[in-house]
Amino acid sequence: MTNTLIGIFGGTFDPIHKGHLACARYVLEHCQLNSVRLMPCHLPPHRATPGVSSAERAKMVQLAIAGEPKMQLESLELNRQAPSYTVDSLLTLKQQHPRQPLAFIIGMDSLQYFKKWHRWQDILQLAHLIVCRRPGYSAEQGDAPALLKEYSGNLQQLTTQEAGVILLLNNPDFAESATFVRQQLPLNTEIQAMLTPAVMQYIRQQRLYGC
Ligand SMILES: Nc1ncnc2c1ncn2[C@@H]1O[C@H](COP(=O)(O)OP(=O)(O)OP(=O)(O)O)[C@@H](O)[C@H]1O
Ligand SMILES: O=C(O)c1ccc[n+]([C@@H]2O[C@H](COP(=O)([O-])O)[C@@H](O)[C@H]2O)c1
Repeated sequence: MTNTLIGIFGGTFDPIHKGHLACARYVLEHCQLNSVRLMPCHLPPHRATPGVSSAERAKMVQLAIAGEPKMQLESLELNRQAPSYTVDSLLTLKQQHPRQPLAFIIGMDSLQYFKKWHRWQDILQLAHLIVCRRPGYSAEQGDAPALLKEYSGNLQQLTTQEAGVILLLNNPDFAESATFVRQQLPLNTEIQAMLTPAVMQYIRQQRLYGC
């Protein structure tokens, strides 16, 4: 297989923060991708529906990546009125790009419970996983050790194999967390530094997160 890998970074992005952007940049640089598509979910499968609509979360993604030529908004989940199962999105993307391998980008917290995801084995039939390390989440906990033992691979395999490889990156710590941003933003102005100025301006304009 010689076709270019398509990188997809799914998230609730409630809101998108600099940790997300740092992960996407790191993946772009270290996995030699041409682009990463940031895909906000409409109805996150494993958590309560966010108070901020998917349209607003997608708008924040758009604002955050405006100066990032290799990042694009992938809007396919936004209008699907069902839980945003990753397997469904990957099936759609595979139909659109049958000859290109797909790589779904997640953080270590997501890998730790990946075996609870809807049809997780099918996800690994459709795509590779690129996993960013995250402070506070070790590769020794939850589902991560078993998954890495079975599926771990190297960068080259992401393009020589069609799917089913988990690549664990050695990225530095990116401390940002959306939960922390949501909780602290109305209380502590220093938290604004975790967001891009354009996202912060939008949050103020729309009076999101108690701002
Ligand atoms: N700082 C980070 N380092 C590594 N991975 C991250 C980081 N922040 C988010 N991710 C990953 O990005 C993806 C989307 O994250 P999400 O939108 O849920 O943000 P979050 O900061 O984890 O939000 P929340 O605190 O609401 O769970 C997930 O796979 C998550 O693991
Ligand atoms: O498909 C699933 O069962 C599933 C379960 C949990 C998370 N996901 C996806 O993983 C991405 C990160 O999720 P989250 O909740 O950390 O923002 C996002 O694209 C979710 O739709 C997907």
